[in-house]
Formats: sequence, C-alpha cells, structure tokens
Amino acid sequence: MVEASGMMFTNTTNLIPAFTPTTFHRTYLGLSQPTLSRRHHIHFSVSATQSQTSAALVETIPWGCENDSLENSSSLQTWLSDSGLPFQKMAIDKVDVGERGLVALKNIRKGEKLLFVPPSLVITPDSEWSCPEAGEVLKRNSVPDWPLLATYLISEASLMKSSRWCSYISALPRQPYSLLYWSQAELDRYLEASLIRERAIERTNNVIGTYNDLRLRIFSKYPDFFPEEVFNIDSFKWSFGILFSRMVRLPSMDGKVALVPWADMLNHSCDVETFLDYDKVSKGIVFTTDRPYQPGEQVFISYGKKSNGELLLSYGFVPKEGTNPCDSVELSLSLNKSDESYEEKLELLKKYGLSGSQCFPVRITGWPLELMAYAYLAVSPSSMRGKFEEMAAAASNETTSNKDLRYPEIEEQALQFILDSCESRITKYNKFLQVSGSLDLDVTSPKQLNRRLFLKQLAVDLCTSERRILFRAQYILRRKVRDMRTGELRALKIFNGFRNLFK
Ligand SMILES: C[S@@+](CC[C@H](N)C(=O)[O-])C[C@H]1O[C@@H](n2cnc3c(N)ncnc32)[C@H](O)[C@@H]1O
Repeated sequence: MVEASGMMFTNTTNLIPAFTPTTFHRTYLGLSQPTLSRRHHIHFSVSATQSQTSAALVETIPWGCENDSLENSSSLQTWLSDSGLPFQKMAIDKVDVGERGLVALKNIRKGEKLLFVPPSLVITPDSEWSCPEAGEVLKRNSVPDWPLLATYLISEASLMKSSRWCSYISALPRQPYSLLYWSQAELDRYLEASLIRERAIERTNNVIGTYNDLRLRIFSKYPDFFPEEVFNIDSFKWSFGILFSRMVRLPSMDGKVALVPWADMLNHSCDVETFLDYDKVSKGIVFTTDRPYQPGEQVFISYGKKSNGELLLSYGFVPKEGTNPCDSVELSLSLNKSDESYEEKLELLKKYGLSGSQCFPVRITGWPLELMAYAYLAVSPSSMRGKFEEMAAAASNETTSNKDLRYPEIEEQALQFILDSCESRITKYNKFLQVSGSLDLDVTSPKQLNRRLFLKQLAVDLCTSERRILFRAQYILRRKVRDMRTGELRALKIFNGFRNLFK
C-alpha cells in the first residue's frame, strides 16, 4: 500500500503476529487410529478418583510465572548456559519499560552482534516433542504452524520437569498482556471508540474457532494425548497469548516461525530498528545493535513497524504518545446504500477483494492512495460509470498504472467524504475520553480496581494517540476543502467578471 506521501506502507517486522488460523487440512477424518503409546506422563481417564488426581495434576502445571517476577529467571539463565548459550553481555532484570527485560552488563557498541542463541535452543514447528506420539498425530493431520506450536507449548508445559523446556516455560508470563485476555465486556467498555476492538474480537474468535476445530477433529479422538483437563480453551488462550507476544519470523530461514528463549526477553522500542534473525556465519539467532548501550541500560529491539493499536492487540502495551513513527489509525469508509450505482460499485469492489465498508490506515504523515480511490468511487455519480472499475482497482492497490489517480470534478466531494468519516470517528474518541474518568466507579475489590485502572489507562493512551492522527488528517482535509472552495469562488468571480465585460 502506498501512502499519500509516497512512502511504502510495508511491514518489515519479524516479531509478528500475522495469524490466519482455523483452516487446516481436514483429510485426517478418514485416517485410522494410531497405536497409542502411554509415554505421555499425564494419564487422564473418566473415573471419579482419577479425575480428581488429574485435576490436582493440572493445578501443578506451572503455566509460567507472574509477569513482573524474576522468580524463575535465574534458573532460566542457568539452564540456558548449561544448554549451550554462550556468555552474554546482558542479563534478565527488572526494568522500567516492559517489567522484565535484558539489561547491558558491559559497554555494548553500536553495530555489535548480540545473543547467539543456537538452533538447539529454539522452538520451531520442527522441534521434537517430549511426547512424540502427540506430535505425530498433529503432523499427520497437517496442522499448520500456529496451532501446532500452541499445542506443543501446552503439551510441553503439562509434562513439567519431563520436558526439556521446563525452565523456559516456568519463566514465561502466566497471563501474557495481549487483548486475548480482555473479556468482551472489557473490550466493549474500553475500546468502543477504536477499531482495534473489532480486530481483538476477530482474533479471540479465531483462537476459539481453532481450538474447537482441534478438539473436534483431533483431541477428542486421542484423549490420552490431549486430555481436556489440559488442552482446553484457557490453556489455548495462554499459549496463543505467548505466541502473539513472543514469536518471531526469521527472515534468513525463509520466514520460519520460532520461539527464541532468552531473545524473547527483549522489549520493544520505537527508537530502534534492529530485529532478530538467524546468522549463517555464527549459526545462531542474533541481532545487531543500532545504538550503543552502557552497563545497566536496558537493551531493545524492534517488534516491527506496527501501529500503537497493533502493539496493544498482540503485546498488550501502548508506546507513549507521539513516540511511534509507525503509528496509524484505521479509518472506515462505506458506500452509500442509497447511491443509484450502489450495486454496480459493490460488485466491482468485490471483484477486487474489497467490500462496501472498508478500513484504511491513516498516518500522521498522510493517508494511502487506496483510501482516496475508494472515496472517489463512493462519491462518483453514475455519469462517471466508465471510471468505476479503475477506481475500484486503485482502491485495492491492484493497479499498475495511473498511480496519481485524480478526478478534479469530484475531488472536493471525495475529500469532504473522508473528512466526514474522520470527524464522526473523532466524535467517538471525544466521547470516550470525556467519560473515561468515570468508568471505574463500580469496582468491588482492589484487585479489580487495579485491573480496571490498568486497562483504562491503556485504552486512554491508545485513543489519545489514534485521535491525534485523526486531528491532523482533519486539519489537512479541512484546509484542502477550504482552498478548493476559495479557488472555485475566485474562478467564478473571474468568470463573472469576463461575462460582465462582454455584456
Ligand atoms: C517478547 S516479550 C519481552 C519480555 C517481557 N517483558 C517479559 O518479561 O517476559 C513481550 C512483552 O514484553 C512487554 N513489552 C515489550 N516491550 C514493551 C514496551 N515498550 N513497553 C511496555 N511493555 C513492553 C509486553 O508485555 C509484551 O507482551
């Protein structure tokens, strides 16, 4: 997508949730039951006493630790060193940004390669399962990478000390800070004004759908490997939360997805551009610093060129207002159903993979040409029917020519159309930000109060940053519309002057 400013709107990230779940091959339905081995350490069955035992066992599964706690960090560091992680110039510590993070122990130069996590310490879809039969079942059924890794994490967590990843899993956050952990009521209450709410609902539904699919087609058929006490929607929310907030794509390994213990203790900064990758020379996962660090300073990487909304969605934090140069806000435009060419326009949009209501990212620096093309299509009269297709194609970015799409006869209307949409969104943000102070009156416990204050602060930060971008767009649009109107007025005056002259 190209922005109005001409900049490419690409995502060069690698700490990256880009999740397209639920649809994996369903060919396994006809497969015969594999020979079940009882090597899986937790045996669940239906008898009352056994189910009590299994419930007790489930309770002992560590599912990580408190998000801000260093309780399991030293055993993680010891296990990593024992397992081949070379000496590091950083250590896990409490930090101001991100609660726990990696802090420089020595001077680190700009351009230095750090980490060197060997492939044997990286979790990928090819990693060996401590319960190989469970892995076999998933692979035989062509379960894609995301659900495969989510199931792998749960399986390894349930095996506790019998899993080689025990120290890693024990140091993971027990409740990752992603929007997956916000209830529907919390999303409605705090994110009503932001379109990120819809993305969060969609994502949660995808996770639930993926889990239900796995349960129906695989887990219920192999209860010895995937007992429901362990493999349930709660554990899937946890494992997907971990994947959304910690998984990386490694560009030098053809975009392979991976969890990289130790490297996933690095927090994000909008001021750095460096990211994790596999280094073919040192044969490890590294990153190259793009600034120097002094002992005691927290070291950062970039999770990619993400908006504040996307960072909240996957990682559960919002950078300080105005600090994220990649910030953007989604603006939704819709065709007018009473437009006499509505059906025709809708068909063309569908042909190019769009719909009658479409979101486009607006940045502080401008908006994409696709948004302008969509606005042209929405306001164009039937007399411009011949141009509809090129407008729809341009709105979808599926056009090779005419990058500078312009229809002077409807430009003012198109700009006014975008301005109206922008202003109606600003009204929603204003309303939320005005009432946000009184949102927490009905809390019943200090714990609940803390959570509410925390979520509300995140929502206020997000809405303030999104509204700021819309204010800027509103200012530019108003000025453009005003200039066009005064230009038209001047032209009309000159025209009338000439007419009077020739009378
Ligand atoms: C890959 S982990 C980084 C390590 C993490 N801090 C930990 O203690 O496990 C990503 C998580 O770190 C936190 N985080 C990362 N960057 C942050 C930032 N700039 N501000 C606030 N929290 C951040 C968020 O909770 C995010 O979900």
